[in-house]
Amino acid sequence: MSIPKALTIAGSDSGGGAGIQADLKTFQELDVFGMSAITAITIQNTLGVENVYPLPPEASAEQIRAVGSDLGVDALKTGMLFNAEIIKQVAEQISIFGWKNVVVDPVMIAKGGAELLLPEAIQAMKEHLLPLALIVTPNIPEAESLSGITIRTLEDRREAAKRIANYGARSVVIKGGHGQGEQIIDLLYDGSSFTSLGGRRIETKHTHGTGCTFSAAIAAGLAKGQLIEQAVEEARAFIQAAIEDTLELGQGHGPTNHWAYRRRKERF
Ligand SMILES: Nc1ncnc2c1ncn2[C@@H]1O[C@H](COP(=O)(O)OP(=O)(O)OP(=O)(O)O)[C@@H](O)[C@H]1O
Ligand SMILES: Cc1ncc(COP(=O)(O)O)c(N)n1
Repeated sequence: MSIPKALTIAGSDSGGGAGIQADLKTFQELDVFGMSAITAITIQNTLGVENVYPLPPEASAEQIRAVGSDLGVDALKTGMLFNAEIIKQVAEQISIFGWKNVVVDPVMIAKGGAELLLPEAIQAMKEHLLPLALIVTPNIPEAESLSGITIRTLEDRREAAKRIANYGARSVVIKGGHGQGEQIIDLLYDGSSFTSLGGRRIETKHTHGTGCTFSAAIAAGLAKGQLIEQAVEEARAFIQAAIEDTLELGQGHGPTNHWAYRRRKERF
C-alpha cells in the first residue's frame, strides 16, 4: 500500500494552533503521513506572538533534503518563511527535487499583528517561490501586498488573483476570512476561470491558524491525488467544521478544532 505523504515547511507555533503544529494535525486527520521542515520557532500562545527565533536558512534546506531523499514527498505546503534567505533555500530545494504539488501560503502578518515575514522578503517570495506554486493561498491583505492593488470589491479580488498568477503560480485562491458579510467567499482562479467557494461566516474569536489549516488541507488532498478544485473544496469543508465546532481554548484567539471534520464524517 502506498501511503500519501505531505511535507510542511513552516514556523513552529508553541501554542499548537497555527504553523507546523496545525499542519501536522491536519495531515493526520486527512489520512496523510506528515513531515516537517521548521523555518523558525515562535514563542506564541492564544494571546499572540511574544518572540520569533528564525533558524539558519541552511537548516530548512537540510530538513527538506533529508525527507525528500528518503521518504519522498507527494505534496508540500509552505507557511511562515520569515526572511529572503530562507525563501531562496526552500525554493532551491523544491526545484532540485522537481516537486509539482506545491501549495504556497504566503504568511506575512499574524492575526495579532506580529511580523512573520520581513517586508523586504516579499520580493523574494514573488521572484523565487510563486513561480513554483501549483496554488497560492493569500488572505486579502496578503493578496493586496502581492498584487499591489487595494481590494474592496469582488472585481478587485479577480484582478488581484490574475496579477498574482502572472508571477507564475498555476492557480490562486484568495481567502475571504478578512472580508465582510454573512457569507465567506474564497475565490479560486485556475488561470482561466473563477470559482467562488462559500460558507457561512461564523461569529467567533477562535480563528487562530485558519489559513495554515486550510493550506495544509489542500496539500493533503493533492498528496492523495485530488485535483486542485476538489482539494480546495474539501479544505473549505475541513476549515468550516474546524471553526464551527469551537474548542474555546486559551484566553485569546483560540485554535480551531482539527478533530471536527473526521468526527462529523463518522457520525453520518
Ligand atoms: N469566521 C469564519 N467563518 C467561516 N470560515 C472562515 C472564517 N474565518 C476564516 N474562514 C475560512 O478560513 C480559511 C482561512 O481564511 P483567512 O482569510 O482567515 O486566512 P488567514 O488570514 O490566512 O488565516 P490565519 O492568518 O489565521 O492563518 C478560509 O477558507 C476562510 O474562508
Ligand atoms: C508559526 C505561525 N505560522 C502562521 C501563523 C499565522 O496564523 P494567525 O494569522 O492565525 O496568527 C502564526 N501565527 N504562526
